[in-house]
Amino acid sequence: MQANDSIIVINAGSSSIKFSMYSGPALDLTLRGKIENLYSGVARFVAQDAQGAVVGERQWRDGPLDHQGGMRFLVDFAQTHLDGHRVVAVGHRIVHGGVAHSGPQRLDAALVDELEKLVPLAPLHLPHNLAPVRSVLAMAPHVPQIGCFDTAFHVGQPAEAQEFALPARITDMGVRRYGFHGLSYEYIASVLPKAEPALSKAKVVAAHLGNGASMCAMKAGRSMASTMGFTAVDGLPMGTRCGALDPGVVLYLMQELGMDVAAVQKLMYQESGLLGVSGISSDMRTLEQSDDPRAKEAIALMVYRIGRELGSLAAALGGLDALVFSGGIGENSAALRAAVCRDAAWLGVQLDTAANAAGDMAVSAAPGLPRGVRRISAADSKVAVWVVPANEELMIAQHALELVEAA
Ligand SMILES: Nc1ncnc2c1ncn2[C@@H]1O[C@H](COP(=O)(O)OP(=O)(O)O)[C@@H](O)[C@H]1O
Ligand SMILES: CC(=O)OP(=O)(O)O
Ligand SMILES: [Mg+2]
Repeated sequence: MQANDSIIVINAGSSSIKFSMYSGPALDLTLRGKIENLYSGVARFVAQDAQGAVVGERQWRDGPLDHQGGMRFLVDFAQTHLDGHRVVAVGHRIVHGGVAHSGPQRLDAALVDELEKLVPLAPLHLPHNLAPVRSVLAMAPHVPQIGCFDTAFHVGQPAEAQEFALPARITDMGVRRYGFHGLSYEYIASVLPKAEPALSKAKVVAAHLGNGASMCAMKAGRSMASTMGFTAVDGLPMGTRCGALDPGVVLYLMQELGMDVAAVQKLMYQESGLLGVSGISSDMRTLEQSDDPRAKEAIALMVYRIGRELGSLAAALGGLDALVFSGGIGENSAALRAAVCRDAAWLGVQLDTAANAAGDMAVSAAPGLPRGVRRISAADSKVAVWVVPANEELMIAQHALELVEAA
């Protein structure tokens, strides 16, 4: 990597597209941007340069924006900011890698075709992950593209954490628990021992609470269990996804209410979660600002389910040394963190109220730690509580660099 060699990272989530550019051998962040609120309300774009200065802003007030429109805008935007940079690789977050993809890989047309078969397992994400790969293959076929799989971090989980109690012939077809948000957990696992060295071998539960939300039990930085399973609809209630559901409900919806597969999928992925319970919004900020009792009910349900899963994941670990909050909600909502920690007092979790309430600017962690990484538990809390802002993009850039340099 020369000084102006750059890696572009694209992270297409369910409601947002994030992109970043990392330059030079130290992978300095030189440009980053995000379009959020896809499909609902007013989509917003903002981009910042290396110093955090805003270099682009836009809002879409005349109707919802989809991933395709968002990507088209981002390609145009990026092209005007590439001056002097040589793009040596494009790294992508690919939500599902199935059983066969347990590490980052160079993407070509054949691999994209193969991954396309996994779309039914991640219908809200995979089509949007793969579309930009195809576009870059067509526009700049010589530029290496690296796929980093959200499922890869969980591949080494104990067998019982991966298996459903289904007949072996079904399990053998790949119907098993995969777990997601793996790049986010891998990043947390890399940051936490630097933040608090005593936690390097610890039993940690990390909560990635964004529009998609999951929790992961880690021992010494390795995934032991996850709330997400075969698909990213399992586990916690999310922005628009219901999370874990008695499978009998699906049978009832189909048999008794006559819903077809497409209708059930839409219900579970797009009409449930915070949006479905509140009837107001999938956006935590909107719900926190609302006085409507249904908004409070939706937040309370999410808090309750996080608490239930925390107990379950602590059981999988045989104890709990640290709890980590990440993702748009986990990083920003002091109220949600306070409620979760209040309910987890029985596990030995005790919050430092002032540290929790202070924003990421107010609390500076040890030098050398990424911005926003902060400890928010009381000094004598049995369980350490940390906030680690998600940085899937840096993980992707690092993996892309490793592969490009190894080639
Ligand atoms: N200041 C804030 N307070 C509470 N929630 C917030 C705040 N900022 C962002 N969020 C919530 O974070 C969620 C989006 O998380 P994010 O990780 O950005 O999404 P994605 O999964 O699409 O990457 C939304 O519910 C949003 O309301
Ligand atoms: C896997 C998943 O749910 O991702 P996101 O949080 O980007 O929706
Ligand atoms: Mg996300």
